[in-house]
Amino acid sequence: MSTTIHLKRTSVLKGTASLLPASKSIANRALIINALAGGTSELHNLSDANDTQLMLRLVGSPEPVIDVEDAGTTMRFLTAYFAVTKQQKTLTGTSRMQERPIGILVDALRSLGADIAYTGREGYPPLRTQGFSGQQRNAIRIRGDISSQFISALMMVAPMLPQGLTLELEGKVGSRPYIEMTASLMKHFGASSTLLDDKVIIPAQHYIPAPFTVESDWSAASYWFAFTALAQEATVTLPRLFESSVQGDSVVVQIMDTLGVRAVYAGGLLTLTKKESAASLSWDFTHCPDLAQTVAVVCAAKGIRGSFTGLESLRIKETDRIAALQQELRKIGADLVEDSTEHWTLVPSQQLPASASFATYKDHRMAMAFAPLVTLMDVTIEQPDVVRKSYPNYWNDLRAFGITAA
Ligand SMILES: O=C(O)C1=C[C@@H](OP(=O)(O)O)[C@@H](O)[C@H](O)C1
Ligand SMILES: C=C(OP(=O)(O)O)C(=O)O
Repeated sequence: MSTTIHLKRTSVLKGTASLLPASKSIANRALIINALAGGTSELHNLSDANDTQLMLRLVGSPEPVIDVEDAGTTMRFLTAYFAVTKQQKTLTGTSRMQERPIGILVDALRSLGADIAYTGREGYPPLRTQGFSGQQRNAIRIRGDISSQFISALMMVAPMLPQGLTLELEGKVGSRPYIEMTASLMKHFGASSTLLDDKVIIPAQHYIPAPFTVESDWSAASYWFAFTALAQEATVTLPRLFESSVQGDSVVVQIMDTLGVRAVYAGGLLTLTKKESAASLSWDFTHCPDLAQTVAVVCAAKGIRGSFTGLESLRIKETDRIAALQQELRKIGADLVEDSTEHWTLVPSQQLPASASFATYKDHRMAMAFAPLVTLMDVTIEQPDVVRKSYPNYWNDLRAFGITAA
């Protein structure tokens, strides 16, 4: 794909986002658990997202070097998987992946009995899983404020440990719905767990193979809420989203209700239309960090002042998403002001420019979050291929709404 995509202003949207991708978070859990269960389950509607295609290929790979590219879940879940299944692998990724922390997970696995060595910088990929010397303990303390993926990774391998595992969660626990998603997927494959506020208890047990179908991705759906919020007129239909979902990002329905989107389920489809919006939004993104960029751009363009908390984890994702948002929002006369280490004010734009070109920082969500501005102005997105991480068909879905994207 070329290095930019030009989107021509289109203020009226009517159509169906036909190929909303399946959730990569759910798929990547199903793939790890299926491998631990013997690999015989029929898994349906696996995402075509690169993160999932990587997991599909790498979980059973005979190769000694495992390149997870920029997929956080793939890196964290496979580290625990290869460690506990005693496979000698070197896990590596993009230069950004080598800046994303993994020390908390490695320390936990080492204290359980895993032999893991860093081949570069301590606390960061690349690393090598070198063996497992027998379970050393059945309870560990782990902090929950850096990434919930460390906790999910440990939970999924815990049934395989002869003594089971109790995880004592320390401090603030972010992204909790993803921990609940892990428990729910484990349960589908026959493994029980007890999830308390500050503790997860998982007995030693066997996973049971079972057929499984992955739901559509609510984080991907959030961009269609944004298009609807910003368009002059819109009727957008989204397929295969579960109303009662294991995905925490389904809370987008509630956030976007404030930002001017009515969401109605009928006949298995979710239909989005416009409604009145509020003048301001206060939101804590601790448990839905992947929605922050979508919401920031909608507020910025719609003149809605935002009072945001829970953005801390954004600094260690595909890019420093706070810095990236600040940089790109300024191009439309908006800003994300850091008032303190725990509070941000979204200052909306007074007047949008006629056109702007947005950098994407190797972050799929920067590309997808800024694209809905096309309902108000001409938009250029740089390095548009980044969307392949979670929503490879994104630009084609835009075209299905009559948006010229070239
Ligand atoms: O477990 C998961 O599938 C994920 C957990 C979240 O990460 P953190 O737990 O690092 O916040 C989220 O941002 C990521 O996109 C997917
Ligand atoms: C943060 C994300 O993914 P990961 O951490 O799995 O790379 C994301 O998809 O927004």
